[in-house]
Amino acid sequence: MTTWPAPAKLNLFLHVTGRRADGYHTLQTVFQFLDYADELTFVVTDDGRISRAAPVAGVSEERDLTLRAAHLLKERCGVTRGVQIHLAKHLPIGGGLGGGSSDAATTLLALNELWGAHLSIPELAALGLKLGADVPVFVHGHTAWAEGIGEVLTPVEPEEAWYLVVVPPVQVSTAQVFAAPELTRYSPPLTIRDFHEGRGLRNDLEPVVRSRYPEVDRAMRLLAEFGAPRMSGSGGCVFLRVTDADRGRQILERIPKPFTGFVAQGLNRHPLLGKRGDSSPWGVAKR
Ligand SMILES: C[C@@](CO)(OP(=O)(O)O)[C@H](O)COP(=O)(O)OP(=O)(O)OC[C@H]1O[C@@H](n2ccc(N)nc2=O)[C@H](O)[C@@H]1O
Ligand SMILES: Nc1ncnc2c1ncn2[C@@H]1O[C@H](COP(=O)(O)OP(=O)(O)O)[C@@H](O)[C@H]1O
Repeated sequence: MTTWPAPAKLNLFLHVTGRRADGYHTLQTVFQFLDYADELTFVVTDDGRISRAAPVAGVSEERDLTLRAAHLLKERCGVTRGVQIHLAKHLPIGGGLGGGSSDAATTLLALNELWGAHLSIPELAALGLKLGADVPVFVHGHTAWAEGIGEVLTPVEPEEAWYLVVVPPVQVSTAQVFAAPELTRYSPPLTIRDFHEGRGLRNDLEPVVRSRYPEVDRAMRLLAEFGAPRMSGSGGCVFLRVTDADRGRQILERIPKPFTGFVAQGLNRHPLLGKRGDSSPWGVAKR
């Protein structure tokens, strides 16, 4: 039985640039993967059923993005076989690290192979977008500059730096953050060059989250003693770039309970890239 990784992502910066007619906000962000991941295993069955091998704490069956991704692919491709999905959950839920989206993307990639569904990478990404704005970047598998609501992707190659990620004991409601009246909604657009030259490295969602979730504010203040922390996505996880893994662990030892955390390296390629028959990271899967 093969284990399929579903890595975390960081938003290295995030600007809100506008609002669409449907109420969704347009963003500019850079998604970079981390070598810290959930692990999924899939047992294909002949009975056509899609099920979980075990409950996942905090995620009901109806909401579980692995099951929803499997149903979506099954319907789209008329698959008759089923699957039992086992998720070893390591990533914090609702922390801005994209764990649910990554689980969904890995499920689409894995079942596309295991069920022989033969969808291309762009087709899988389009299917994934129905589940969440962050799913396409995980399907494409390359660290990316993202626009739109996060689905218009351009591959970029930032340094694969080490990060200390601190997890406050909260689950932030993304909907509440985007609905906040005080949110900065019209940041002037940046260019990819601005990003590479270190301009605009802030998260527009951060002030809203810090004012509503004191634990996130405290995590930012704790890390500010060691550098310039940022928040990922809609939070509440915050991260600090560190020189190496040892330095990250040293700082983590000084972060008090109830905060937890981990040290991980940025990755510009998804760990499944190259293991799924597509030599070109941005191209259509070769069959
Ligand atoms: C903010 C980001 C950045 O990576 O990540 P996370 O913190 O979730 O990882 C994402 O864009 C999160 O996208 P997605 O995962 O689709 O958001 P959801 O939780 O489904 O969004 C909940 C609600 O927030 C609002 N929303 C969300 C995304 C967006 N670009 N504009 C919005 O206005 C919408 O009202 C939506 O119904
Ligand atoms: N497999 C899953 N793992 C994590 N969260 C999931 C999963 N399936 C559904 N969800 C739901 O998705 C929401 C967001 O989860 P997650 O992706 O962990 O955080 P974020 O979007 O903040 O990065 C949570 O409310 C959770 O209930």
